[in-house]
Amino acid sequence: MEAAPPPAEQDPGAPHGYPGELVSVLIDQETVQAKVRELAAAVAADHTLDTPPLLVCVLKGAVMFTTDFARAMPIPSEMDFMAISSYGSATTSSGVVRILKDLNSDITDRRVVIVEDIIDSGLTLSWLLKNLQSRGPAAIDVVTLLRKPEAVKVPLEPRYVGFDIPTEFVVGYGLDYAERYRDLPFVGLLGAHMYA
Ligand SMILES: O=P(O)(O)OC[C@H]1O[C@H](OP(=O)(O)OP(=O)(O)O)[C@H](O)[C@@H]1O
Ligand SMILES: Nc1nc2[nH]cnc2c(=O)[nH]1
Repeated sequence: MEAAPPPAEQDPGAPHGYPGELVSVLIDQETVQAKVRELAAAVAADHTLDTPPLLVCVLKGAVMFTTDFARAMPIPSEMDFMAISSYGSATTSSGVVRILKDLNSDITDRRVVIVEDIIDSGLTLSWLLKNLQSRGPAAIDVVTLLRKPEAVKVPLEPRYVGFDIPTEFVVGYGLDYAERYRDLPFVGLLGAHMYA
């Protein structure tokens, strides 16, 4: 018999329509938003008004972070989107990165800032950096909200990192499990019973 879900007042998923599915909040909404503002200020400080960065949002996971980040930046930015996938509905990377949607813009001579939600194995970002570098940008920096330092399999030095987190599968604030939970405003941990 399945364990009863926690009482609603202690259940972080319940107010968002996911009762009994999440066990805990790893990074709450306020802490996420404070970090987004801090990262936006740091990136803006490294750019000038006459060279607005092109934010490359890595769909789908980085969508919440990118839109909050752009709005928190005290300088203008432009935005483009690339959809790549290496996880499908699994919790570990397949290592095979597929482009599902390419950029609309030509990034030749542009200052590009890749906006990522998470660096886990690092395989996605490592592939993306090589791919974008070959297009002749003036510079490429990376801002990631989350990083799992103990899970990284390839050497990467993202310039701006929000939080280093343990090697656990997280959901929320853009991050999904089988396309669910992206809409949560915090980063949390799923109950073990939710994994198929
Ligand atoms: O460092 P890695 O181990 O490569 O993992 C990081 C990538 O995994 C997630 O994308 P995913 O492939 O799940 O696609 P999604 O963003 O559309 O959910 C996440 O958004 C990162 O892009
Ligand atoms: N949802 C989710 N997607 C990921 N992609 C790489 N790592 C993770 C993770 O911890 N959670």
